[in-house]
Amino acid sequence: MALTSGNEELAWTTKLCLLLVSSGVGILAALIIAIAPYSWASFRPKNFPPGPKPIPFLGNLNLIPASKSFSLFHQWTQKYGPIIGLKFGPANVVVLNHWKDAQEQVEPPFALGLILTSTPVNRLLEKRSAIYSSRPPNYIANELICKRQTHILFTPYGSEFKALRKSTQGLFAPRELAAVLPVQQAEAAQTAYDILREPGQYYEHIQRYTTAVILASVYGQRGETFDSPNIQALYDVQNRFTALLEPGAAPPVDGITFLKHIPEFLAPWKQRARKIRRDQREIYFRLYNGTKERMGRGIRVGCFMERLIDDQVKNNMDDEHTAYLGGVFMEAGSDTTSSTLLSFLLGMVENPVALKRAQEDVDRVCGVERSPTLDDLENLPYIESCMHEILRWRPVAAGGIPHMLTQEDSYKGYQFPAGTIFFANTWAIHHDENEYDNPGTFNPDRWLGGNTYGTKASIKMAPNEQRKTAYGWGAGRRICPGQKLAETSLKINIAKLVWAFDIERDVSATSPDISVDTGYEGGFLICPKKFPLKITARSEAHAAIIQREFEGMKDFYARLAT
Ligand code: HEM
Repeated sequence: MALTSGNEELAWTTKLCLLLVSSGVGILAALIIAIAPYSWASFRPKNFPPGPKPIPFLGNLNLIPASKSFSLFHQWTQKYGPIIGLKFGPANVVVLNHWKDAQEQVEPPFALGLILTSTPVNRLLEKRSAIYSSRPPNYIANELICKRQTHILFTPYGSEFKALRKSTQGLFAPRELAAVLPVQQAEAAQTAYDILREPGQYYEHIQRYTTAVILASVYGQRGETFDSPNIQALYDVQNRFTALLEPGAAPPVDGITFLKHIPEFLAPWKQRARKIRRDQREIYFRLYNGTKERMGRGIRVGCFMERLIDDQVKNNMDDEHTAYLGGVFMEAGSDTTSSTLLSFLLGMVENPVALKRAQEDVDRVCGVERSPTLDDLENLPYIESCMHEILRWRPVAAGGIPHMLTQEDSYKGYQFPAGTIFFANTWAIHHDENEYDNPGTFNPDRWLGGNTYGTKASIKMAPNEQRKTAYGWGAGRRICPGQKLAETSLKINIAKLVWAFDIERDVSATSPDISVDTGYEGGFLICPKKFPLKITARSEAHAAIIQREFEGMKDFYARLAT
């Protein structure tokens, strides 16, 4: 009995072991089957541009830092040249580090206006832009948070994108932008006054400015303080959204697609996405419905959203897409412009001679009786140089926003499979030592003396080369539609700030860290960390004028809804 029982026990244990082993083998086999395609796919395609050797499954992901990879790609150009081919898991990725390649490939070498002209060459290039203008899959943005392709920045090329882009283009036409100018001027007057009152809060006052301009122009609403509920709600949800999209915040679901099926209770990133969606829709619909309701009462203030609502049927836009488009303007127009202005303050601290020159520029035109206005901008060449230089020195979307190729293409003997993701590495383009003298230095003087591109004196530009002053606005059919609006905001604020203030290093505090590696927040966009700054009115007279100009705008502010 004992033996029998022992034998039975043995048999049972053996069966259990076999079961365990076989189910272990089963799980392993299932894993291998699930992983094998990714493992294969992580190898480089034929005739792909040079780059580091990929490892199975991850490709080159093991080498890519979670933040500011643009800096590493810039260093890699020494080893691999300007066009680098990488594997992000199974995805094929190409990083373009020279303006000529970026322009040739991602961006057709002609501005959008020229594309619309009808020479055969332009038609050809327009066709090429059509295959380089999609976006890579983004499960978290497109399927968990902004469902139904409502977020233009992430929407792949197709009918939704075209409807969104068409609606956008009408809003940024010159006549429409002219209507926003008084808002930009009035809000810049407040920003100077806010900084005069609370110099220690310069960071928040700049952030308020950019969101307030968008709130007023898109919804006809006032963003009076940084604590205004709409401004706070926007920054809160925007920060959580961009944080979740950072590499490493969630598993790489777009490369390893079976990870999408992890149930929400095991995936904190899915829970975060659901809450972001809830809060994002809450603020976007509150602002959208508020505008509709105001229009229903017969009140119109001439804002973008009124026009979007008027043209909804014509542009084939439902409520969800219209509400999101307004919200995306706030997202896209806030951090980008404020980060650039904050970098400008950092640049001024770094280069006091440039501040003196900028002050001479505005003093020559305005004297001490008044601060610069929009009408002065065309007579302020040094202010213009400061803007070009800041966009070059600290491009906010430093690594570029990815474009996806929708059909196979070839270039310079390289073969790019359909689905290849392209980054135009703005950082590398703007810090190319062959193109710029001391590219790491903030030096607006490089743009003077008719040097349209701020390049080395030895670089001669052929007339048909169509170079641009800055590559931080993106490219082709995805180029930033807000560029003109943003440039005006940059110039009017730069002009008012240097006219009103001395902007200096705060000697009682630690030196500001200008390094992009350590002094900047990374992620989707770069932004200077808050740094010690001494910003004081240049004289009593300047302070009084800033106050008087702010008071003079009160009727204008009162016309906006709170
Ligand atoms: C300094 C300020 C700004 C910078 C540096 C900037 C830069 C960019 C970049 C690099 C892109 C991606 C382009 C591409 O994929 O090729 C982009 C897209 C976009 N920007 Fe801006 N931007 C700024 C301000 C604004 C403003 C003020 C608005 C609107 C109010 C705006 C609206 C948009 C929109 C809607 C897109 C999505 C375009 C698309 O995917 O088709 N941006 N921007």
